[in-house]
Amino acid sequence: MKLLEDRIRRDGVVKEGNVLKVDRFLNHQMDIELFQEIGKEFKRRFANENVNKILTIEASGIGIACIAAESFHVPVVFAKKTQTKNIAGEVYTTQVESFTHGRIYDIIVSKEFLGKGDRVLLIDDFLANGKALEGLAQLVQDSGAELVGAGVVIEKGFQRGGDAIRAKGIHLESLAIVESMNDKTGEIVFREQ
Ligand SMILES: O=P(O)(O)OC[C@H]1O[C@H](OP(=O)(O)OP(=O)(O)O)[C@H](O)[C@@H]1O
Ligand SMILES: O=c1[nH]c(=O)c2nc[nH]c2[nH]1
Repeated sequence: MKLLEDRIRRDGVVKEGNVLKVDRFLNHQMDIELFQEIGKEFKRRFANENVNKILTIEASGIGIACIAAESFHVPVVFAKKTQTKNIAGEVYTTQVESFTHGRIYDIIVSKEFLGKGDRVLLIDDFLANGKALEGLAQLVQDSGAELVGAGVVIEKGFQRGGDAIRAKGIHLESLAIVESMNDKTGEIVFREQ
């Protein structure tokens, strides 16, 4: 998605440790007009899938999932990384290692909000090692819902996540795939799609 690649080139900062900082527009300050274009693009790519629910994971997936949901006219459910007292009843749960927090979370979704008959699209801001999407896919499988695909804003193609998700047969759409990036020069190379 050219608009997105141009924005990453303009405002993205390559940091040490395979981190691409895009907090000027994606996951801290959020450019909602850009999000709306991203949401329309996800809708275009999953138009025939009869999605009835979007599933994401806190925190950074929530904003983009909510704006995308406006294009799909479906509710958003987000997996919580912390157990809270006000989640009533039973939950689906699995473990996810967080890329930027460097720790493992027990993620949870209430059984009330995911189940048989749902056609679920996963949405997230980043795909790196694939842990977040793998965890979400596991929750969908445990719930008996159908996973129709996964949409991510930025895939770091030089990390293992994209290959791992595709190898599971999941329909993955990444709007920008970073082939390589250099924290010394700041250069970012995108995969031709
Ligand atoms: O493919 P992966 O290796 O799982 O990386 C992608 C995940 O990493 C980030 O979450 P993180 O927990 O790092 O931060 P957040 O709390 O800001 O969402 C991002 O929002 C994705 O959910
Ligand atoms: O802001 C971010 N930059 C990244 O490179 C990344 N990888 C996973 N999650 C991420 N979030």
